[in-house]
Parts: sequence; C-alpha cells; structure tokens
Amino acid sequence: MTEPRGPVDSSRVPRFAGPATFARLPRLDEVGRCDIAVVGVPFDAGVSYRPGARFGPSGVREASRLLRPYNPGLDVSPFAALQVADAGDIACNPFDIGDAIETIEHTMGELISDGTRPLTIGGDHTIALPLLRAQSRRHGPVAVLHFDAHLDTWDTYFGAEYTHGTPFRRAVEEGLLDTEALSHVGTRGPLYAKKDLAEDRRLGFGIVTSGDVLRRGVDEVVDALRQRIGDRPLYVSVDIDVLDPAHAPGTGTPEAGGLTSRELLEILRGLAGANLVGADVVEVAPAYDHAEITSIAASHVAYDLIGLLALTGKGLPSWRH
Ligand SMILES: N=C(N)NCCCC(=O)O
Ligand SMILES: [Zn+2]
Ligand SMILES: [Zn+2]
Repeated sequence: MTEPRGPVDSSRVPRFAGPATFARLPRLDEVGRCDIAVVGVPFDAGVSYRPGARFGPSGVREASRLLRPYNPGLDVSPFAALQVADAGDIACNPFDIGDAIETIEHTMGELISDGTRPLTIGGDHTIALPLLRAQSRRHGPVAVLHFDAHLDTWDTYFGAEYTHGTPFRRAVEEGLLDTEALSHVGTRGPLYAKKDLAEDRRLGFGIVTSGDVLRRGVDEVVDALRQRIGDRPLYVSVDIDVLDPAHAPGTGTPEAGGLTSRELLEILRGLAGANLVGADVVEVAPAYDHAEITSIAASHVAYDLIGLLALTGKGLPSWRH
C-alpha cells in the first residue's frame, strides 16, 4: 500500500500561495481514491433569512490554509493515517430545491459507495436531508448529533417542506434516523410556540441547550451524549450558528447566547472513538463575516471532525477523566 498523499508542505510552499483545497490537501482526482473526502455543497436556496451560505465551501477552504497536520486535541495525524482528499463541490441547481436535493443525494451516494466517509461543507442546512438519505441507504438508520441554535424540526415555511428549518423532521418521517439516539446540542433562542419543543420530543430528539453546556460543563455533557450514542453509526451535523454570534457572525440566522468555539471543539473531542460515518459543517455565510472569524471557526470544526473520522473504528470506549 502506498503512503497517503498529504497536504502541500507549508515550509516549502507558502500557505498563502496556490489554489485553496481544504487544508491544502490533494484533490480527489489527483489521488484516485480516498478514505475521507471533503466535499463542498454550495447551495443556499433553502434559507428563511439571510442568504449567502452558497459561498461557505470556498470561504472555509480559504480559511483552512493555516491548519497543520497533527491534531494534539485528538492525538491523531489524520492526513498521514488515511488518504484524505478534497472532492470539490457538488454542482446543484440553485433555482430548484427538489432537483438540488436529488443531485446531492445521488452524488453523495456514489461517493460513499466504496466506503469513503464524507466531511461536507455547506451550504444551508437543507442539505442535511439528502446527506442523511445517502448515509441511511448505506448504514441503515443513523444516530444524529446535531449542533445548532435551532431545532430544524419545523414542518413547513410558506408551505415549503424542504428548507433549512425542516431537514430533521423530514429525516425522521422518512425513517432515516435511529430515533433512540438523536440529540440537539446548543439549542437556544425564541421559538414559534411552546409546542415546537413537544413536537421535537415526539420525533425522538433530546436537547442539551446552550445553557445546559454552561451549567453542566463540557465533560458531563460529553458523558451523556456518549451514553446515548453508544457504538451506533453516528452522523454529526454542525450548524455553525450553534456558536455565539461573537464566535460566528457570518451566518444566516444568528441567535445570541451560543457556545464558544472552545466549548464546541472540546465537546467534539470528547466523541473520540465514536462510530462516525460522516459529518457536515453548514450555514457559513462569508458575506456577513468579519476577519474570517466564522470561516476560521468552521475550518477548525471540520478539521476536528476529520480527526474523529480518522479515529473511527479505533474503538476507544472510554475517554480521559
Ligand atoms: N438552520 C438554520 N440555520 N436556521 C433555521 C431557522 C429557521 C427559521 O427561520 O425559523
Ligand atoms: Zn441554525
Ligand atoms: Zn440548522
């Protein structure tokens, strides 16, 4: 077996030179096949407020130039352990949500058909539905850990069923999720009505609010999440608006009182050893960003998710503390 081809060496080619693949990794067509693929989905026709997440993939790739090969938080060098590559963007229809969803589902299904595990960069949260369809077809119903200010289990907006506020309700209705193991983390902010919470619970979700993270602390939250997940096939979806607008201003539906990027990264690191089958980072809208704050945070979240994907199957049933 040949050694994985890693990122461009930043001590030889300055990290600000050349085209931006994620973390300066090779493109998939340069390496032929890969174990972990970074995939962009530049789609934002499903948003209810500020548009702009279609520029998320390019924003996050640009901000990922500074990432280095060794992840001390997870004690892993993901790009040396496995072949990680940038598979480019899924070109989907910006004028027809149904058509875009089909394209995303189909393209992702093909990509993961040989066991490749994806880290997807959105795009608005609508894309979680076709991504979960592809995962569920391969693995059966998956556990979901959903980091988000919002529930995203609402029913419709203006009569539309496929939007960035509705993917997880559709996913439960379609039987894509393991309803024994669904959690939202970082939930906060105003809802439409109290029944939103009752309906969300009925769909099977448990909630760790942003206030819970503050009061209970990262370690206790991680323990609870790990217990709920066990060794089930797990999909992690990170809406960057789970972070406080101070940590992620560049997003479409910001809500005050969110997690810090430190809290989010520490919770993710607590998931080391989980049976992660795929993950996404969505809702980065660079036009509302300042100093790349949001894109940098998202690139680090994506990097840690890749670290978790690289540790999948290593079977680490317990974690430090
Ligand atoms: N998925 C995200 N980011 N936002 C959903 C917000 C839906 C609403 O406007 O009520
Ligand atoms: Zn959200
Ligand atoms: Zn969301």
